[in-house]
Amino acid sequence: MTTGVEVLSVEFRAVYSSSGFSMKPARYKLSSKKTPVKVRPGSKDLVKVFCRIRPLHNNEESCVKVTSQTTLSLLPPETRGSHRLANCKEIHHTFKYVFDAKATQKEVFDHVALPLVENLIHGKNGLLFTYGVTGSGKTFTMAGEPHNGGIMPRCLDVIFNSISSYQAKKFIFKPDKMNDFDIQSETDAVLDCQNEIHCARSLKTLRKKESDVDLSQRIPDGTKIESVVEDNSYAVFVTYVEIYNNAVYDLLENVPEDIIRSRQFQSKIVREDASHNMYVHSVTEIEVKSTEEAFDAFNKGQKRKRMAITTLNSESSRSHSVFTIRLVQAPLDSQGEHVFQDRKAMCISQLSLVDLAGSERTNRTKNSGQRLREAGNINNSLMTLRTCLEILRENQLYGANKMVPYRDSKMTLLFKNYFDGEGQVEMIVCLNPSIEDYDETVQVMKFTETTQEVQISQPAIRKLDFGLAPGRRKASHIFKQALQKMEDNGHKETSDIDVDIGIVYSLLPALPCLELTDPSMDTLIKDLAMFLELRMNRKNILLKDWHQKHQDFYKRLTEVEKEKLLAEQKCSSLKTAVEQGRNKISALEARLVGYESYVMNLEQQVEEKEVTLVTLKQELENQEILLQELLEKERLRKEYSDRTEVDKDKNSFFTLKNLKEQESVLKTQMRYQEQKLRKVKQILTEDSCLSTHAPRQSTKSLAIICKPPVLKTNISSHVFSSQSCKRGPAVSNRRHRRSQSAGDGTWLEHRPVPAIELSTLMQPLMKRYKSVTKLTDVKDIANSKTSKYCLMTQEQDSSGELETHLYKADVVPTVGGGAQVIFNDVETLKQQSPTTTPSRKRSASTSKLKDTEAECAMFMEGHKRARH
Ligand SMILES: Nc1ncnc2c1ncn2[C@@H]1O[C@H](COP(=O)(O)OP(=O)(O)OP(=O)(O)O)[C@@H](O)[C@H]1O
Repeated sequence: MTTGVEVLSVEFRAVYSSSGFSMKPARYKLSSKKTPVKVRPGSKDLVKVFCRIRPLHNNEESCVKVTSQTTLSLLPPETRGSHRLANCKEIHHTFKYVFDAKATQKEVFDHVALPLVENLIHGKNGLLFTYGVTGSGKTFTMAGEPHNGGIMPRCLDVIFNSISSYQAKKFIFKPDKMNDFDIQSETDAVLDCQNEIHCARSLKTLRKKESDVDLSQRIPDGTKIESVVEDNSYAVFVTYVEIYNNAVYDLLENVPEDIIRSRQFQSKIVREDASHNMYVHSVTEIEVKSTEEAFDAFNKGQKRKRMAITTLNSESSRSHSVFTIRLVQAPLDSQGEHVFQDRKAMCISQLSLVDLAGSERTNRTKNSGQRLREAGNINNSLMTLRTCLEILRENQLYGANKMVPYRDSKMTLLFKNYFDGEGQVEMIVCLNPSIEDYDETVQVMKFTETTQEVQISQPAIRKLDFGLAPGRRKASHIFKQALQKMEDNGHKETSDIDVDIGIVYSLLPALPCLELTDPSMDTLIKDLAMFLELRMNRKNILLKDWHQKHQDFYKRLTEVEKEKLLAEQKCSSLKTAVEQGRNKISALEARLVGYESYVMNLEQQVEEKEVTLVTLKQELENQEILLQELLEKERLRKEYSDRTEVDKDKNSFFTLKNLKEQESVLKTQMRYQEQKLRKVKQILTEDSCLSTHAPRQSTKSLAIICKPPVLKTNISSHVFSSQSCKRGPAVSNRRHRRSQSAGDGTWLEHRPVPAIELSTLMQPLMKRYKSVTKLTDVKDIANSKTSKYCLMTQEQDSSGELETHLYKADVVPTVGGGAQVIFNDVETLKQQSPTTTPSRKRSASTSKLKDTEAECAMFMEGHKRARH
């Protein structure tokens, strides 16, 4: 389909001098015959002069004061003789812009060189040179340092940033050695490429040696110019020459090693090309495809450039160096694929970056010999430049027609075209603010004043219509992509698809050559009418299509508008949702903060608990240790008790044995006591027999019969009984010691129950005695004083009479500190009622005897216990 076509034209700019002297075509090769040329004189611009002040060295005094962004003052040093003569006022100067010592390389580039690069891409020429006293920072500003690039590397960066996607293949544009370019076919370009690779291999070693600069430190400038014509193809070429002692040398020329070492380069001549442009004849022009390649070439030239150590600069340029970037651009053909093979369509623009050598005063530099000659030449060429500019200004200001002496110096000759109006001219004046440089700085200022007044014509813009539509590159790209997609989707016959992208946008082929030589040539008029009719038809179709497209577009626009409204609504609802979401998030965040603090508290608590746990564990361990110790003790105790038990058993065995022995002893004693008791019994029995006839007597006991106070009858009889009746009246003799109860030792009288008062005549005799009711303390009996023991018991006999028994015993101390009580006597005091029958008395006395035995036994037992 070839509908929907819009006719557009390609815009080109051509540079023409409009100074009024002569009109000369610049780099655009335009056919004056076929293509009508419309000349529009361009406007005039003053040379833009910038000023950059370099930083001072330590403790140096400054003679420059920056007063604003565009002005500065020169302060005359009072000590200088020259100023005592001159008027010692401050000198004020105005510039396009003043960069103080703190200004960065980037700032300088953006202000000064970036517009020139933009112009270059848009097809305009430019000249930028640095001017100043030696050591004022010209080379620093132009080239910079590897890590802090100056204007030149930044220009290259910006150019390649902008055109890298639209670069032509290498050698498509080929320098013709006469300051112009040819457009080669792709095949020729490929052949040249192979040639170059072959040459490069042989020169590899040499090149490496010459340009082994470390580019790793380089920080590229990222600026990109957007207004690049996409439908053009671009190629960048660089040249680097120096003007030394008024001779031009090619710094990029491939020359043998010995020539490089001896520095005997062949100088070049400056010539004028067919378009009256000045150029260095047969200069090496390198096509570069990246900043790195261009920088490589620059560094190669920089190494060859003549530099020297002088008093004022350790790396002083002894020559003017000119680094030229030429940008060649040509439109793509109608298919948007290859370069349009027409030299007329080609546009060549160039940017010359000139680092002038510094002006020098020989009395300051103390140069001599070669350096002096160099300085002389430098100063001469600068002087010529100054003269040229002065005359130019004069011609412009006063309408004079003086000849500008460009040819006096190679440098001015080379820049002639610029000053004649071939492009924009800019200058950076570098200043060393040191007071030492004051005099030279004043001279520099005078030169800048002149330069600022020189006007340079700006090239006119012209349009050339090659019938090529814009967007070819994109269309071709899209078409290729579509083909690729089709191939990917399995379409095999894609090579047959032939779409003429150009036709889509063009109206019709160009008007045929219709020359009306004879007014009667009707056929020609008919042909012309037919051609115009066709065009009209075509136009109508296109108009119809346009209307259709317009309607479609309007419809689409309405839809888009609706979609936009919907989208806006959606957007606002989304915004609300987002707002809500945000609120929710902030609430959640607040909660989160709360939880976090809570968690922190918990963590703190956990930490504390952990500390407590550790303490408790410690305590537990201690307790366990204690428990272990206790268990151990318990075990030992048990072990000990077991042993004790065994010992006890052993002891009990022995005790039993002892007891048995004691028992046998006691049994013996008992037998003895029994015998005694039997005797007492016998006596008692005899007494009872006697009682009926005579008072009873006993050898060991005395029975006193008397009337007990509690008896029922008042009749009482006293019966005296003694162990031996043979003792006679001892009973009534008070002085007579009665029985054994009257001993010399102290008696222990033992009365278990409170005794009933005996109202008998005969009373037991105990001179010294101690009375106890209970025998609990062994000390009562086992002491040194007590030698006798008397146990008193009172009871009623079977006949109801009171019977008082006194069991007497000797207390014998034992070895172990105790005492042995040996009963040896019993006294019975008995009160008898005269009314009681003898049988009953006898039975009572018999039972009494038995009781006495038992009691004796019992008390003996008690004594045993007490003793034990
Ligand atoms: N703006 C600046 N910032 C920091 N250093 C600077 C600046 N300008 C110049 N310099 C330093 O001053 C010294 C001299 O600078 P440079 O070589 O560029 O001077 P020049 O004008 O080119 O001298 P000549 O004319 O002799 O070649 C160099 O060491 C350079 O690094």
